[in-house]
Amino acid sequence: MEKPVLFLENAEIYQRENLVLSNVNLSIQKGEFYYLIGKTGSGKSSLMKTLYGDLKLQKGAGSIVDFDLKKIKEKEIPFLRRKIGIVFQDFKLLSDRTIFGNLEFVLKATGWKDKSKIKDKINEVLDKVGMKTQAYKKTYELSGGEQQRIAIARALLNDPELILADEPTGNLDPKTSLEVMELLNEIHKSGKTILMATHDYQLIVKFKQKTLKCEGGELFEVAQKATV
Ligand SMILES: Nc1ncnc2c1ncn2[C@@H]1O[C@H](COP(=O)(O)OP(=O)(O)OP(=O)(O)O)[C@@H](O)[C@H]1O
Repeated sequence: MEKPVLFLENAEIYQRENLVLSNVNLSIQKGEFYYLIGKTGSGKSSLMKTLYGDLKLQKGAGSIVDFDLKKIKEKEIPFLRRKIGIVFQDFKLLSDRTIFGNLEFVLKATGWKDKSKIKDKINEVLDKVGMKTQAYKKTYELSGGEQQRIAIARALLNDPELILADEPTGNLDPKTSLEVMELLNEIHKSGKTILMATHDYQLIVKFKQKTLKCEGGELFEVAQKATV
């Protein structure tokens, strides 16, 4: 079997000195899609933050896209983030720039220099999320769903091996949530590995995927019909 894209063994997830999740064992292979569910405060975001290097893995073992989460140094975290795409509930776009400017900013920050390659890449990811014609709009001119499409395009810029989405539909109405989920589903079908934290039962029912649940300080896999 191939090495998992994401692996945790007997991991403990902390917020400062508070233990949020213990005995976390998780193995996600290339091409898999997992939901991460659980009540408010159960530890979903803390787990996600540990995976993208925002919280330190203090105990247990863990690796993500070939980075050892236990040994990773502060200065290596930007390199880890180039290999994963992160999508947040609140989009986190730069409001003083156009869509093109937002995406260009990320490419330049990750070492891209050639102007025409930058332009081609931006067009490619905008095309994937159905926003190619909107590149010169400012982010505040977009609806929530459109902003999330841009955030997803941004996550795709460096061809990530894994996408971590933390409540990507949390700020969207039900119809727009479905559209964004359809997009994530297409991206998954194109071969990407996705871990998505969500409260959205509608989506879990409609787009059935493997599901992990945070509850009682632990993480476990649940049957498809689990309730949030
Ligand atoms: N910055 C922080 N400092 C200390 N404790 C925190 C911090 N952020 C979260 N916590 C605590 O860690 C626990 C897990 O919170 P977390 O945000 O991971 O839950 P969640 O499942 O993502 O919740 P939600 O669904 O509301 O986003 C909670 O008890 C919370 O109070």
